[in-house]
Amino acid sequence: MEETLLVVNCGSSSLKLALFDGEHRKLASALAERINQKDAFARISGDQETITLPHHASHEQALRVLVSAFRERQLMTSSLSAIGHRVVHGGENFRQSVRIDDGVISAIEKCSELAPLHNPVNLSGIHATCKLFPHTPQIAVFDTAFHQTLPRHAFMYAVPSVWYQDWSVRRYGFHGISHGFIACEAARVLEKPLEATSVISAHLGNGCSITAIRDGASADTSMGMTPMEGLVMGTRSGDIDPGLFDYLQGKGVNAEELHQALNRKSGLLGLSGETNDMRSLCKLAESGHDSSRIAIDVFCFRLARYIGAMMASLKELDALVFTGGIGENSDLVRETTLSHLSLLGFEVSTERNRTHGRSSQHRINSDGSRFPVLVIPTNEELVIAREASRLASPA
Ligand SMILES: Nc1ncnc2c1ncn2[C@@H]1O[C@H](COP(=O)(O)OP(=O)(O)O)[C@@H](O)[C@H]1O
Ligand SMILES: CC(=O)OP(=O)(O)O
Ligand SMILES: [Mg+2]
Repeated sequence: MEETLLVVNCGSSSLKLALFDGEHRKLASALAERINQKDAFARISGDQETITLPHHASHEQALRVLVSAFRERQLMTSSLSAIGHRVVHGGENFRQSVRIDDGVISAIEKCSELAPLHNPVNLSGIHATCKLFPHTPQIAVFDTAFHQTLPRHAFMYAVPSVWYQDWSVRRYGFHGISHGFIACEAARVLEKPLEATSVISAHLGNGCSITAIRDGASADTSMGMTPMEGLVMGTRSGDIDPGLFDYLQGKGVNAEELHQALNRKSGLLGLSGETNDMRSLCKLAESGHDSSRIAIDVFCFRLARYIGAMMASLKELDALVFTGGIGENSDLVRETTLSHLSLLGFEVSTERNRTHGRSSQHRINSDGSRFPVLVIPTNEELVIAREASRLASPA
């Protein structure tokens, strides 16, 4: 039977759409970037033409434009058998992917306050496709699900325990679709069974997180109750001293202003004063722009500290893996990060690090490195397509 699957991945600054056939081969994909910014644009892969989106285009507007573009180009000819959505926060409700119904939508809405940059845009993707394709099964695949194996000592915060009992205050972890995929890919590259594979996976996109994967399962991760904790990100601060809240309140900054500043005006954007886009920052730093250099340095140092911290959850380490838009593309970030880790025995090969993208070579460590360091492209869309297909088919 002919099967076409649509995958919708609404990220904080991007919308990725992909079409797959029944064998999970990608038929087409499209990417809209700079969503909600004045210069939003989109591209269909393999097509030179840039599709201009309305100023400050929302995820829903971008989705409508791209679905029409797929149709005009005859890329979407058969009807869809399922639509899979990436949903960032599933709280403790969702340990696995589910078929979307009204109950699932309201459970995702309830988690919105914990992931304000993500769940609302994930929901607008769901609402948009429900309107466009009302008879097609819709599946939610959660970023939190892979981290359900976190041990208690990794997911509990050292706060009054009643906060956990009454309000579910705990670390959930995110980017699980990507970290889970990286665990499988690393096992394949290293030629080991997944259950015997232990890696540190650094997912560096607009949001960034790192996970210790022990014997194929998540054992520790840098993001917490919300996707704000941990690494420096595009516009998010990552870890800060909670003492800052009181101090800034004393300066007249209210809770909403603080929330906006830490979510949307911090990270690479806050430090550089220019942009949250690592590609642009690298160019600015190269041209001598000092605060862009500082932003890159803080980003890499925090990441290096976390790589060290993740070692505490592992008995052995088969590889450190870089992935996500920055991890896959920025040799500068990888090299600067690894330069802090020589005491742990990590050593980069400058040549392999610069050229890996031009070959199918994943390895970027030098021959003398104590641990392998790999660059592996993530593929959240493929994971979502597999899940959508599995859940849409009758058992
Ligand atoms: N060649 C490159 N060099 C440095 N950074 C890059 C490069 N290509 C992409 N990036 C960065 O990757 C980030 C986006 O990653 P991505 O995984 O696509 O984001 P999202 O979290 O929105 O899905 C941006 O900061 C972008 O600048
Ligand atoms: C969870 C998260 O930060 O996602 P993204 O990288 O899409 O912003
Ligand atoms: Mg992403």
